Amino acid sequence: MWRRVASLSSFLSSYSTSFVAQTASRLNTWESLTTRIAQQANGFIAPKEKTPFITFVLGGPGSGKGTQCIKIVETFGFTHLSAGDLLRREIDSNSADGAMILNKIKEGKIVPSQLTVKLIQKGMESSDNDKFLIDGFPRTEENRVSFEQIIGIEPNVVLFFDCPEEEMVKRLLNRNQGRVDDNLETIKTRLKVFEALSLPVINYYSQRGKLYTIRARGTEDEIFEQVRPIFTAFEACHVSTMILSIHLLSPKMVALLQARPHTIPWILHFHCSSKSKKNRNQKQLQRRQFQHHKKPALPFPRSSPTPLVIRHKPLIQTKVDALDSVVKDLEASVKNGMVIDSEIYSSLLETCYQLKSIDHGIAIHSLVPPNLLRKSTGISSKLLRLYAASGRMESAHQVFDEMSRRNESAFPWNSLISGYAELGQYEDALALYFQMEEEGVEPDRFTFPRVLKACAGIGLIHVGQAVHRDVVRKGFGNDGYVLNALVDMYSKCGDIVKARQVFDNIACKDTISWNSMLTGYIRHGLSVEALQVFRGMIQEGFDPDPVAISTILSSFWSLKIAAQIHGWVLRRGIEWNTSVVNALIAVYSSLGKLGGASWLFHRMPERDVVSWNSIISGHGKHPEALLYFEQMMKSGTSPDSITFVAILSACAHLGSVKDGERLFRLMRNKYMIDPRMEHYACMINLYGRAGLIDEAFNFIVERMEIEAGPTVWGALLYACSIHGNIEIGEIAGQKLFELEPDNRHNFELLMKIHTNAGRWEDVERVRQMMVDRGL
Ligand SMILES: Nc1ncnc2c1ncn2[C@@H]1O[C@H](COP(=O)(O)OP(=O)(O)OP(=O)(O)O)[C@@H](O)[C@H]1O
Ligand SMILES: O=c1ccn([C@@H]2O[C@H](COP(=O)(O)O)[C@@H](O)[C@H]2O)c(=O)[nH]1
Repeated sequence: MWRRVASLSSFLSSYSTSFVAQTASRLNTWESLTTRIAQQANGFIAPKEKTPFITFVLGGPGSGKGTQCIKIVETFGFTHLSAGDLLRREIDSNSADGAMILNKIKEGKIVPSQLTVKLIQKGMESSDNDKFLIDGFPRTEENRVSFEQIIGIEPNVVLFFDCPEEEMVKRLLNRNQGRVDDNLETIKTRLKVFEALSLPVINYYSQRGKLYTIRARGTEDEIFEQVRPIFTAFEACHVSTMILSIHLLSPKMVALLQARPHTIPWILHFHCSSKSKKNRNQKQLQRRQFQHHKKPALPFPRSSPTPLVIRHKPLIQTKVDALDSVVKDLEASVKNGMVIDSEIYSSLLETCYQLKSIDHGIAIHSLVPPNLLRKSTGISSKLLRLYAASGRMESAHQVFDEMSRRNESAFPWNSLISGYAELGQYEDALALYFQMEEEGVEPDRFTFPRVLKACAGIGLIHVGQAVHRDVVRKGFGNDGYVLNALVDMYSKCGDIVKARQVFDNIACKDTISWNSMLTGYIRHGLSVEALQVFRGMIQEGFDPDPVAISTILSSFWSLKIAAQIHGWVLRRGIEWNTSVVNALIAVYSSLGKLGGASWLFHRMPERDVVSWNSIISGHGKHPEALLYFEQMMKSGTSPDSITFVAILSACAHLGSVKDGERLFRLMRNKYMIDPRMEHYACMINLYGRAGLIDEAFNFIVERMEIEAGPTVWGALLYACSIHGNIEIGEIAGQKLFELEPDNRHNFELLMKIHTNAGRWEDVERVRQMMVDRGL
């Protein structure tokens, strides 16, 4: 305890002496509440409770990452965690995942993120060190996000060893360590994977100002001379971190601190993880200094202080865990009679919203004095938004009703409208919008898109037109953000011509504008216009996003267009984007180009459940469907309900009744997927095609847990027509006539059954039923 006061005091002495004294004296009362946060915020803590310093070491295969890591460890005392080594160790330990990992490594592909992150986490937890070199990770954006989600921290430094491809290939072929992946074929895939999946991660960190690029050619020592100054500078600056933290506070925060010094740990906690302009400038300065290999003239903070604490055995927390600790401390402090500043409540509610942590929000709500909640628009608006965003509209509305100054801004109204619109309660959303007008609250640019979403949901074009008039009247007629929502509203309400007019009037179109128009045309079945928009988008220099590309691909079952788009995708270098490849696989499969589909599938660097579903559906009439399904299970990707529709339907086409029955059981028992109507229809098709009409009928009567719908009875009637089962065909037909009285196809099928059996009276009876229904 005493050490904490000392360290906090020394830190504050550079700011204001009286401030220090006040803060130190208040620390006793604030002990439980502030200690953790102060530590988290400034990293200036007892030796064994430090925030870890994380360096990601990236680069192509053979760029020399491992070699340089050894030198960094020797010189700067880091703990080296090579993701590849951790995975290889997992193989050697004969773990359950060993075989799958070995396959991935042999193929040069990426092991599922969760697995790798867990191994890294274990490595970090079992080390007493607080400085880690994580080598060869993250290799994909998904890896990166997984690390952030599971470990809850971002790296401080990212080193990128930039090495020419031919040099890397040469080094790998000479490595001579008996690695299964050091052969030309795997190296080629590894290089492709690096380019397609790892470069985006490197770009990401470059944009975040964390990337240090090392030219990785030359001798090992020459390369290390580029690496050395980076860590030397970070070591020199470590002590100055906290002093800078205070300088990074905004004037508003500084004023708040002077008025209420006890709030400092809170503010540091949240402020340090935000990105102020000053902070960015500071980082830029730091980078420039590194680039010139000089010691920095000014101290600078760690590149991204994280709000987490590592204890003796480092306890790696997620952001939600950190929030949890903070809320618990807050609860204890309130219980002890402490008065908490409204900005703290409001800041915490913001964090709850960002982390989608409604339970913490509810806990904070219970601590806020009702009077403060009513009076403080900041607290009530944020609480209301949190409730609305989590679909708790009753609680949101209650907070709203009790707000004393809810009409001062559109913010609380927007949150409520948004909440209702997201839940599909469009009438409530619109009613609020009109109430807003009645109460004289000015809508803002965020109000209209939410209201227009409700108009689109309800499909009332005249209401949408009235809102459009309001948009113009209130001066938002040129606001691209609002106009994009208008395009979407008109297209969803059926007026695609008006949608186009609005679209043409958007002066600064962005990707959303183009995508709204594109999906509008596709929704209206106007494929030619959709393709024109797609081309226009490219001509105007907008890269259609993977969603737009897959949308357009899936709306054109034309080989020529698929090939053109595929060519464009190749030129843009995004041919291995997972959703793009998935769409290409689906298109090629549906056009009968199974060779092309399989070629893509086998080469894609990373597959998701959609990839597997596409390839299985594509092979729906071929025995390979079952093989793909087995491979999918081995790969560790869990099938979803669409997978089972695809595989059950393949079994039906292949006449594999036993497999179909087995897979239906597997779906329920292993994957806990409740069968939906489509699955039941597949089972009826399975039995029906195999001529097992009684089994199919009994399945409907005895095993279906939901009322059979037209797809199920339709499958049965179809099977009866193939196998000439008059009795059950009649039952299925009668069911279908009730469920789909206008569908002449059902009548025709039943007539066919009777015709084939020479039952002319029945043919006439069914024909008369059609006439009676005006078919
Ligand atoms: N500067 C260098 N010049 C020549 N050879 C080098 C240099 N740096 C490393 N090597 C050699 O190249 C090979 C690959 O290096 P290293 O294993 O460090 O690469 P890596 O980036 O960790 O590779 P991977 O991603 O495949 O694990 C090793 O045999 C190493 O001794
Ligand atoms: O995060 C990771 C790291 C590695 N892999 C797989 O291991 C091999 C070898 O990795 P090296 O870093 O070259 O030792 C790599 O090609 C991947 O197959 C991984 O999947 N995820």
